[in-house]
Amino acid sequence: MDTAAGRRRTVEEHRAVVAALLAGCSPGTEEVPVAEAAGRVLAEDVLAAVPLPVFTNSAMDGYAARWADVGGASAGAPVRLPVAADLPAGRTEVPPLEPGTVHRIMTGAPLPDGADVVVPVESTDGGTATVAISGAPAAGTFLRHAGEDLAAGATALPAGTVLGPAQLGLAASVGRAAVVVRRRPRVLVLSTGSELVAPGEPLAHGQIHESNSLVLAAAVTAAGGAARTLHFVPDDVDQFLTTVRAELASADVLVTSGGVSMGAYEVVKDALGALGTVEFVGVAMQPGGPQGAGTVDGVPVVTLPGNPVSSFVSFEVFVRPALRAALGVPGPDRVELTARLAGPLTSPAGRRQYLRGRFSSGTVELVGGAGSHLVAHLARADCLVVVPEDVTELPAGGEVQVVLIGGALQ
Ligand SMILES: Nc1nc2c(c(=O)[nH]1)N[C@H]1C(S)=C(S)[C@@H](COP(=O)(O)OP(=O)(O)OC[C@H]3O[C@@H](n4cnc5c(N)ncnc54)[C@H](O)[C@@H]3O)O[C@H]1N2
Ligand code: MOO
Repeated sequence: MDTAAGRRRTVEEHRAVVAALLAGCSPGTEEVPVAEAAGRVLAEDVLAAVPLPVFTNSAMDGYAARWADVGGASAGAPVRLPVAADLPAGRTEVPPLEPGTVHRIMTGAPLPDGADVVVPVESTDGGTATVAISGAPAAGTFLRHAGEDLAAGATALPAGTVLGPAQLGLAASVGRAAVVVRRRPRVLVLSTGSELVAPGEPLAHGQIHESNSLVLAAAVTAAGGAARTLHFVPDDVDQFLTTVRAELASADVLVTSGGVSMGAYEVVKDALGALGTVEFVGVAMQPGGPQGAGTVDGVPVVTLPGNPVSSFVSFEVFVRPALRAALGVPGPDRVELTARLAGPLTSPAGRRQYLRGRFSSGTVELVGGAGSHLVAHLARADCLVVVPEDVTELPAGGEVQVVLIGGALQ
């Protein structure tokens, strides 16, 4: 379990190993319709082909006016003016505003030349031939100026942007129907263990439902990869290697769970360790002590421990940031915050502990204990509580770092 130097690797050392291993795993770029680009990582700078707003327009339904004509209006002394034009949103021919007239205008309609204020309909009698204006806002009010959000030619979205809803909306707003994104690294997910039975199948005593591959595949997808799960790989070392090698021909990364500890039947360790290109080490963390990394036939391989919480935490700490960095995301790490502990905790000396918690208003409450089999508690957590290697106990109210991981209950 230890490195050649006879000690455990630090979390940072193993993170660096996995990051270096996966650095080249992003297989180029592709163009996709914006409508299908949610969650993808931009591989180009998207420039604004048009300014935003595209033209100066009205922020309110009302009347486009010259402030010189309407600025003196009040409830006691309304100003009555002819309505010279009607401007619904979408009107493309907009007559200029002559002095002494107003244009009825709807939100989003282009402002006519000559207008410098929009009087909301609520400050008028709503007339269509003539209108009585009983109050005017300050000059320049309720105008949305061309380019005030983004200038034409400016970078709307830099390469490396993860395309969430708002970013997709911006790409569409500047006129893009398609964007060039990083291709998703193809991640082969493989779980081993003779006790594992597919969900939905009955369990004999000693069997459990296989869950790690679902967790890891979903985590790969969320990180920006394309997951493919390999089910029920044979436990026999030779068959295992033959199967894995055949599948690796169409993968950019292999992530395994299980079969890496000290047991008598550790197929991952036995099969991959014998190749001499995958190193199995102990990392000074809990959960997630037994780790492995290397290559098989030139394909990067990361072997995660089988305990379900260990497998999840190891993916979060090592694989997710490496995958996101490989995709060119500038901030590949999760958001980390300082929080106050709702209750006391203890932690093993010499290992960084990643407990599970729920974070709210600056306070974190632990969810369950340290056991790496506590999957129900994991599913209720929305953060990892990081206890440094040299800290063995912390009081209620003590400060800890928490890593926000999302979660079903958020
Ligand atoms: N003598 C020692 N025993 C163990 C050590 C050790 O240092 N010395 N380390 C412990 C730690 S820490 C971990 S983590 C595990 C890692 O073991 P493996 O990676 O070999 O995992 P397995 O033995 O295959 O499984 C462990 C546990 O997790 C369950 N499991 C495995 N795969 C799945 C899956 N796909 N879906 C759901 N559950 C899964 C499995 O049934 C076991 O209960 O070793 C400790 N032992
Ligand atoms: O280090 Mo293991 O990953 O706790 O269960």
